[in-house]
Amino acid sequence: MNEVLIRGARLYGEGEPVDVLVADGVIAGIGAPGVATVPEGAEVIEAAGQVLLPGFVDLHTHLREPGREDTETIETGSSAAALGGYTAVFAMANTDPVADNAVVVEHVWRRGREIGLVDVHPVGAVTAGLAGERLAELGTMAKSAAGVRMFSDDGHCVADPLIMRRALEYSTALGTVVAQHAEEPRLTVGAQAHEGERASRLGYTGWPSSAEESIVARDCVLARHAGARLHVCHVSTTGTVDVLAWAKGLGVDVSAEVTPHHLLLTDERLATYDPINKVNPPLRTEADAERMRQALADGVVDCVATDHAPHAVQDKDCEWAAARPGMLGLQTALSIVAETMVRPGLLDWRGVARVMSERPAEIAGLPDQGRPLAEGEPANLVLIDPDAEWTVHGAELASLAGNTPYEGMRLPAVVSATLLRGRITAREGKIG
Ligand SMILES: NC(=O)N[C@@H](CC(=O)O)C(=O)O
Ligand SMILES: [Zn+2]
Ligand SMILES: [Zn+2]
Repeated sequence: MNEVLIRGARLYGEGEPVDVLVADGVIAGIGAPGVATVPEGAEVIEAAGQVLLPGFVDLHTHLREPGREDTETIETGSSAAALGGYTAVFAMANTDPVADNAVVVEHVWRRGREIGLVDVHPVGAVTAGLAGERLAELGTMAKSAAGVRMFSDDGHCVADPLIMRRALEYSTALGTVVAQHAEEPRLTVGAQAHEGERASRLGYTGWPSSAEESIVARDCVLARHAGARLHVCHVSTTGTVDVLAWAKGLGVDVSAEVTPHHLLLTDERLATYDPINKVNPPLRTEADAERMRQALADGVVDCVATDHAPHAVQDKDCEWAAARPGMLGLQTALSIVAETMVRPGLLDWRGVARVMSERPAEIAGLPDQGRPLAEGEPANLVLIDPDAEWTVHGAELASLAGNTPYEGMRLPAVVSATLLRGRITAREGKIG
């Protein structure tokens, strides 16, 4: 029997330390420290001073398999996820071939299962080939062995309002959710950086906030009329927060995610012309980042999603205009949330559980993730040392790519163990 005893951890970082016994994939017992006898053969994790939370769920990960296995595979991405404290990730559909059919989503799902470090849920494309012209086979993907729960053309916006309307209707009938990459393409032709003073000064074509906000507003209206559920990917502007607050006030069934980089980084970084900072949507202003943090604390923005986007050196270490947008996120997400939200007192650890585990699990409809820390519940867990610090080095991360914008930064909070259905998937920075 696979048993683990976690000794002296604080559940949600609250109250007195407890011992947590994990057996057969579930939390078998929670009690006062030292009272339980250590079962023979059990692995013991000394967790004094540490915080135990439900394992993290990432609604937005790019794993690059199939197609760009030189930058990430399901295996290396799963390792990065486990080391980052994740027990479930949603792998975006912008692979090559595109995950717009049952064969590709089943491959991703099966490969994730074989590796067994994190539950890999494939996201299905909304439109065939991500071309935005006709719907992909949503029903077939939902009913496949992969049991697709989320559809997205991420990387591209579902710009045609009629296609978006139909996608919302079908998806709601299937009990799934559409996640929109909100970017009105007519407003971002040639865009390179957040439209504003800094982009003008540096000579970049601007990427207006309205490109995001206009699509979010339109989609909230479409979702309202269709009685549908909508999820908005990587929100980044104050105006989007206003639109979300308005729509939620009307009772629209909309949820939204923010990335760690939009909580911390701003377009001030553009001055170096280093494409490590190039990302979609672009890094915005200090006022936008401040509003993202506030909205995440308030719940107008529901959760954190990494938008982990590995890229090859030649696609990042080149001139700005030619570089691909995107940055790594899985192994740094917790620390960026600790730095931007926990340290300033915007969220406590229970709040971190809400935005990194419980809400994303609810949005995607995962029954066994983001569950309470209680006896009988599935042992999908993350143990965090809140007082430890570490220095980020891209070359040391588990991803095949190294494009982290946090290179050399010293950050708070370290994942000391991750458990998936009671099995240790990561411990002290190592897999398994
Ligand atoms: N975020 C990014 O800048 N890039 C993503 C696509 C996306 O999330 O839009 C990618 O696939 O590289
Ligand atoms: Zn996107
Ligand atoms: Zn993405």
